[in-house]
Amino acid sequence: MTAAVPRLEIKDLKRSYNGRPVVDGVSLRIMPGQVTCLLGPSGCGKSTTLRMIAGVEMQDSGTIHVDGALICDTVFRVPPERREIGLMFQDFALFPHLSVADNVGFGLKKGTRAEKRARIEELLDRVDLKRFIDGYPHQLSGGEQQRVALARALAPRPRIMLMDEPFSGLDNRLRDGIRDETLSILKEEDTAVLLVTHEPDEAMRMADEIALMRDGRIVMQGAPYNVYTRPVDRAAVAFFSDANLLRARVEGALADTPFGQFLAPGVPDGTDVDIVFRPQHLRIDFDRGGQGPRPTATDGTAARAVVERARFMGNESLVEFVLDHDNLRLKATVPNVFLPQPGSVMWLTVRRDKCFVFPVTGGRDA
Ligand SMILES: Nc1ncnc2c1ncn2[C@@H]1O[C@H](COP(=O)(O)OP(=O)(O)OP(=O)(O)O)[C@@H](O)[C@H]1O
Repeated sequence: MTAAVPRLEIKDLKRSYNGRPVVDGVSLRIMPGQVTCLLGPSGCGKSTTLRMIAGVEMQDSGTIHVDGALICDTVFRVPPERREIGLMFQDFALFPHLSVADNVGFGLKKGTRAEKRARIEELLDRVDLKRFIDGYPHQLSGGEQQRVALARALAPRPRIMLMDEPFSGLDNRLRDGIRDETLSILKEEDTAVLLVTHEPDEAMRMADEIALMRDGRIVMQGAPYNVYTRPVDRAAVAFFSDANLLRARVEGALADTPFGQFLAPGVPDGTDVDIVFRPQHLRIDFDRGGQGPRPTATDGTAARAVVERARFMGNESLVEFVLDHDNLRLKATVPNVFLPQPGSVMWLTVRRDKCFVFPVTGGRDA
């Protein structure tokens, strides 16, 4: 059996500006029909990676292969227009003086007039804009223009689509629909997609695989569920949601906290660990005559806390607490409406199976 050939494979791409590494050894494989999201904070090197793949920027080292064929290393370089790569950016611009049909057909070089027209009609039909075929961009809404831009990018049947924050210019109501529609068309066309975003929600919604990028490197990669539930470090937890943090010192593979002891297998004595958990994994119990719930093996010990603030967020309520033990602030989210008075005493327990324990490395991890 032969191993499947990735549609796009980049190996150890590096790029520095003025001696500062901006992309520092990025490797990725994307199969046909697969959507990979490059997710990371502003300035981590996502767009630079995309520009190198598109061919508008040269890497200092590393290789790019499409369907197994080399398209770029440090000596050999297929020019951007011959890479069969489609591009969609946030500030996509349709040509204002061209009709919708001519915009979509702009990149179509091969085929007869009739064949080109058929492809334009097919794509406009797919994005549900065939009625505007002879219209002009200024007659369309932002969302409609975005769909024309998608049809234009898809017209030449690119093998790969590179998308850089393509939906961030759209208002929230339009965004979800266009995102889902775009995704299903790209899947139907079997295009490999590399989507750059700094929004975790967008990545979770779109991606088959997420590559989490920080400081020019991919720090973890996998299916959205795995990246969310098995984060590599504290910053990876915090990137997806609010996170609570308990810091404790390890003695005998155990870390002592106001919530009881946590296992820290393999962590040497005297090492500090961060115990990190999301606000939805803090359980709240009412005070019963100065007592909290009994300790259990799954939830450990309850810790006494005072409500500092409670806010209704729509689907859930966010309650902020101060722990009696050490004045640590913790956040809890509760479904629906739960708005206890500030100053109320409550007892908190953490879902131990949802906690992550990371040794404190001393390096930058937030
Ligand atoms: N041509 C350039 N010359 C010098 N520095 C550059 C150049 N292009 C990008 N940079 C720097 O490289 C770093 C990474 O930029 P890049 O645009 O790849 O980040 P990004 O992750 O896409 O960020 P954003 O989400 O804000 O677009 C930034 O610090 C940026 O200032």
